[in-house]
Amino acid sequence: MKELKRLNKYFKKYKYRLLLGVTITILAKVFALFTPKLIGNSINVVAKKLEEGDLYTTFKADLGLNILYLIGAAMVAGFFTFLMRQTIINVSRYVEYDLKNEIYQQYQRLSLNFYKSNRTGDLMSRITEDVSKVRMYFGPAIMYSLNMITLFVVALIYMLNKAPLLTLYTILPLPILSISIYFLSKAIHKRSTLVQENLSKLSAYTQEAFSGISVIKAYTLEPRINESFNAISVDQRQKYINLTKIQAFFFPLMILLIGVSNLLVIYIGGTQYINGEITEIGTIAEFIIYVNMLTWPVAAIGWVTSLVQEAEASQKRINSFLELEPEIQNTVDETTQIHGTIAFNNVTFTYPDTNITALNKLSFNIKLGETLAILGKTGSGKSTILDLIGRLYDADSGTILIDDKPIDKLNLFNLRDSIGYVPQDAFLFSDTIKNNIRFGKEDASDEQVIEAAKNAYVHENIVGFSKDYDTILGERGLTLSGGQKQRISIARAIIKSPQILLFDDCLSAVDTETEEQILKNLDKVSKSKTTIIVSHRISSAKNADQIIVLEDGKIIQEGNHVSLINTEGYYKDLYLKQLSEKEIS
Ligand SMILES: Nc1ncnc2c1ncn2[C@@H]1O[C@H](COP(=O)(O)OP(=O)(O)OP(=O)(O)O)[C@@H](O)[C@H]1O
Repeated sequence: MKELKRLNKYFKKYKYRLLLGVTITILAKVFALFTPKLIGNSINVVAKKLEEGDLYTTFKADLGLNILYLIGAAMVAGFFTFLMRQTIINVSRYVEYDLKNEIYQQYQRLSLNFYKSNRTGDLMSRITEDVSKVRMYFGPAIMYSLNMITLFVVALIYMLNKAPLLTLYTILPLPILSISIYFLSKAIHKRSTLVQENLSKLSAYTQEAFSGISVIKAYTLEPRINESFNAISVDQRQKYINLTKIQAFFFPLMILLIGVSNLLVIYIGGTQYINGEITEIGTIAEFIIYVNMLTWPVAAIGWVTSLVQEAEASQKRINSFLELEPEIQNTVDETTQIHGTIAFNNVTFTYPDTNITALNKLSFNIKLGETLAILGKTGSGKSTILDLIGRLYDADSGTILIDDKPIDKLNLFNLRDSIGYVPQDAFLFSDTIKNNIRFGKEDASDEQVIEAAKNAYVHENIVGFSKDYDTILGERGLTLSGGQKQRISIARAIIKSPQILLFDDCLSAVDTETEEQILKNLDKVSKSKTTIIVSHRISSAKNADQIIVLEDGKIIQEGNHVSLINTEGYYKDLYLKQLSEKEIS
C-alpha cells in the first residue's frame, strides 16, 4: 500500500463526496437486507395459514402487507444503489481526471532527455492503462469493500439472531470462495497482461507498416509483412484462448460454491426445523437468500484484493515518473529580458545516452543583430549548438552566455519565448495551416499570418489550395511537400518575431531560387535579431556576418564568405563543388 499513499490527497479532496457515498452504501444495503426477512415472513404467513387455517382475510392482509413492504424496501434499496454508484464511481472518475492531468503536466515539465530514454508507448500506457487500474482502486474496489462489509455485518447480525448454528454452517464455504476467486483473479490478471503486451506489439507493428506503406509497396514486401503480422496474430489468438479458458472457471466456481451453501442451508436448516431447533420454516428461505446475497461480496474480497495489488503496481510505475525532477530547471522566477548576444566559451557537451561528444571546447561570439552560419559534415555538432541555446540540454563544461549572463541564470521560459526555432524535420500538427503558423503567436491576426507566410515564401502555395489557410494538414488532411512543410515551419518562427532566430538546415528541401528569395526576406525580418543558420549549402551561408565550419564538435574554419573562399579548406572545396553543380544545372 506504500505506493498508493500518494493518492491520499485525493481522499482528502473528495472526502465529502466519499462520506456521502459511504452513508448511501450503508443505507442501500440495510434496505436490501429487508428482502430476505420479508420473504421469510411471507412464507411463515403461508405456513401459518396451512397449519392453523387462519381466516382468509387475515392471511390476505398479512401477506399483502409483507409484499407491500417488500416492494417498498426493494425500491428504496434500488434508489440508494443508484446513488451509491453516482457518488463513489463518480469520485473515481474525478480522481482519474486529476491523475491524468497530474501525469500530463509532469510530462510537460520533464526535459527532452526523458523522452529520449522512454518509449512513447510507455508514456502513453502510464496515462491510459495504469491510470485506469488506479481508478479501479478508487471506484469499484472501495464500493465493493463497503458493500461487502455492510452486507456482512448487517446480514450476520440478522442471521445470528435467528439461528446461530445454521449461520455458522452457512458461511463455512464462503472463505473458500473468496480465496479461490483471489487466485483466479491473479491468474486472469497474469494472462490478460500477456494479452495486453502482445496487443501493443501487434498495434505497434501495424502502425509501423501503415506509416511505411510506400516503402513496403515499392519493395513488394507485402508477403513478408503479412507473414510477420500473421505470426503475431496467431500468438495473440492463443493468448486470448488461454485467458478465456481461465475466465471460464469464474462463474462455474461461484455457482458451485453457492450450490454447496444452499445445500447446507436446506439440509441443516431442514434437520433443525424437524428437530424443532428452528421454529419457523420461513427461516430456511430467508437464509437461502442471505447466502445468495453474500456470495458476490465475498467473492469480491478476492477480486478487490487483486484489484488493489494491480493498482499498487500501476501507481508504482506512475510514481516513478511523477517523482522525476526535470534535468533542466528554471532557477530564476523574475522575468528576464533577452536581447540576443550569444557567446560560447569552451563548451563541451556529451549526449548522456550515446556518450557521443557532440561539442568539444567550442567557442564563438555573436553580437546582437548579427547572423552566424554554421557548416560542417553531418554529425559534426551543428544541431547540438542550437539545442544548447534553447537549453534543451545543459553543457557539461564551459559557459554559454546570453546577453553576457550565464544561460542557466536566465528565466528559462523567457529564454525559450525569445527564440524562434525551425527544426531540421519540420513538424506540423493535424490542424489548419493558419493555426499551424499561429503556434508561433497565438493572438496573431489573419493579416500577420499572411505576412509571415509571404516572408517564408509559401503564401502562393497556400492560396493555391482550395481552402487556402483553412486547409487541414496531417494524417487525414493535405500532405505537403517537404519544402512546403519547411516554409510553413519558417513562417511559424517569423510570426513570433523573436530576438533569436535559429534555422536548422530548414531550406534543404527548397530549390536554390526559392532559397534565395526566402533568405532575402529573412534578412528583412531579422534586421535587429540574432540569427543562426545551420546549412550544408554555401548559398545559405554566404551573406552571414560570420561563418564557422565544424568537424567533430570543433571549429575548423571561421571567417566570412570572402575570407573563407580565399582560404584552402572545407568551405572553399564546398563552394567550388556547389558552384560547378550550379553551372551544370
Ligand atoms: N539526441 C541525441 N542523443 C544522442 N546522440 C545524439 C543526439 N543527437 C545527436 N547525437 C549525436 O551527436 C553528434 C552530433 O549531432 P548533431 O545532430 O549535432 O550533428 P549535425 O552536425 O547537426 O548533423 P546533421 O548535419 O546530420 O544534422 C552525432 O554524432 C549524433 O549521432
